[in-house]
Amino acid sequence: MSLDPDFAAALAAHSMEIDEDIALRLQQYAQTLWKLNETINLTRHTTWDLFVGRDLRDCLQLAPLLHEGEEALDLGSGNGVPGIPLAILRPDIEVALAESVAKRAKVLGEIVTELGLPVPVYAARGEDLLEDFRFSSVVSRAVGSITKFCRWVEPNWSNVDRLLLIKGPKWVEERGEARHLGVMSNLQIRRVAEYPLGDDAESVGVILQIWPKGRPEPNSSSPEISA
Ligand SMILES: C[S@@+](CC[C@H](N)C(=O)[O-])C[C@H]1O[C@@H](n2cnc3c(N)ncnc32)[C@H](O)[C@@H]1O
Repeated sequence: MSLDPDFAAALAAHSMEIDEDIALRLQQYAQTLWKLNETINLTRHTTWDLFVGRDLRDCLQLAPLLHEGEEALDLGSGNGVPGIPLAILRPDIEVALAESVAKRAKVLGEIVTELGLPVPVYAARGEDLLEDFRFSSVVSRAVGSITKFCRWVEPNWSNVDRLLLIKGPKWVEERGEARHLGVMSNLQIRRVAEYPLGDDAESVGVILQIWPKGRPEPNSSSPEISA
């Protein structure tokens, strides 16, 4: 398999440099997803530009925040973002996917099998898994508000070190709602990544790290940005 010139062009247009071996695996993921997308609706990002500019951009921001040996759960994996690209970009961490819609979980299983990735897929609500399994990081994109996540994880913080939530520009309102409702009174929050989304000059994506008060902040290699 060789790199699709359109994929290479999209990577260059978004100023992303990726090792060819890894780019080829990401390409295989996108192509497998798009093929399955013909029978079950998994993604609207069916061009290389959207895959790179929307999906890969978030995953490339998330990947360096995890440290070697982490056990990460992608809660609400849907089409596999961020969990599958994360497993490709960081083979030194253990990634699991949780997807509550059984048909989507089945397709995710087909994708990881096709790619030969050691990634378990749970057809389950992610928050239910936290009762029985331990994950150092719960990662997620486009699944629920900060309030929802705080409520989901609240009974099982003993099994989770941190949440890493990929959010768009509305994260400030979400944080306001979560504070107003009091769901963050025992939690700390910090922006560990902030990056332009490319839609317009002001549109930024962020990754929020949330962890319980009284515990040291989980290790993340990002520079200090207060939330
Ligand atoms: C909008 S999609 C986002 C998919 C992907 N994370 C992304 O960023 O493109 C949300 C997915 O999360 C799943 N989902 C919602 N709540 C969930 C939960 N509590 N546990 C597991 N999956 C959940 C939905 O079925 C859906 O497939």
